[in-house]
Amino acid sequence: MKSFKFLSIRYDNEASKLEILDQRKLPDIEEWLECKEPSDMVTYIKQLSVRGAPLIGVAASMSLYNHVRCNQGKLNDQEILEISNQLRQARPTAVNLMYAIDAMVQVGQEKKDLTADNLGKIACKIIDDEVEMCDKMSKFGASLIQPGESILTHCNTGSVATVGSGTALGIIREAHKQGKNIHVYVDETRPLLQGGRLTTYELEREGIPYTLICDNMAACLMRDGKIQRVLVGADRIAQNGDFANKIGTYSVAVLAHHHKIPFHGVAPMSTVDLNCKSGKDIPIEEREASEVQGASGSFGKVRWAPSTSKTFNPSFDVTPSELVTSLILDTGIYSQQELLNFALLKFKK
Ligand SMILES: CSC[C@@H](O)[C@@H](O)C(=O)COP(=O)(O)O
Repeated sequence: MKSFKFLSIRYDNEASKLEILDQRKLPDIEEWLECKEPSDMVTYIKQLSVRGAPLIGVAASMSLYNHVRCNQGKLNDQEILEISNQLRQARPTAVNLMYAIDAMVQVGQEKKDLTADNLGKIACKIIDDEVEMCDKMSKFGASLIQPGESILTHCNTGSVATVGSGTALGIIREAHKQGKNIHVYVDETRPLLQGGRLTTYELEREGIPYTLICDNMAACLMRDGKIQRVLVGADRIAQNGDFANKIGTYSVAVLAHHHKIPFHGVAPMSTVDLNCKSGKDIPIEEREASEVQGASGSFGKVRWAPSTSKTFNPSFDVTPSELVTSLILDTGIYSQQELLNFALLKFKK
């Protein structure tokens, strides 16, 4: 394993030190949290210090590798599998987490090789693949963007959600790099404000022009012709092209459909779950009431609703494929029918 440093996660190979950037504190405070034990990573994933579908897969696999490496010869296979299960269960919706852990513990292979050396090689490959997939998605997606477009995005899908340039935000970054003179409308993304806190943070760093809006403002912007395209990420894509993404994505898809604006889901292949036939099979995480009763961030924690308020707080929703113009994956741009054909081919193998 080599040392590495991304915007969201870093590893010091000599010191066996794994750290993640605490995304709860962004944009004002850049604080790194050390992951000494896999149980730390489980906590960081649950509390969204580390978040974004591709990133939680990478973070979980690195914490498993580092733990085995630091305890060489002291852990048997059963213990390693138990730890991997705890990591696997940290969050239920983003399939990248399960995909990465399954790759680490070689699910489906009869004979397992759970040595630190081997786990390190697999973690490295997961990271390299994610970086490459971000680049490929960005290039495919940017080819669709017309000069001067204003693009709406929801949640955060950039470098803090991946170990590369991002998914939907990667396309935006690439289109900006290509001089397409784009403008980005950023949904603040209640309740945890990933758009307002994180996407703005990344766009500021990159010098990409943007306007922050509240989630209930997209409709009038669309009606007034101010948005030409919607790009969002995905946490799990089913065989039929339905996909789960941050709560609120479905509303944006309905609005885009009504206003005849192209709407694209963007994700690496590690987000495609061919075991899910449709969106109905995707498990949706529900989170605690306090997130809806108030807000928290680098400004601290505030509550405006009574602490006894009953709330509904699903972290994700499912956008049905009929509302999706195309899915932009690292292997290309797919219509619903093309994705179905692709799924069938994979199943036949
Ligand atoms: C490249 S990130 C794609 C998705 O993971 C992203 O859109 C999203 O919904 C993140 O949700 P979060 O709850 O912040 O992890």
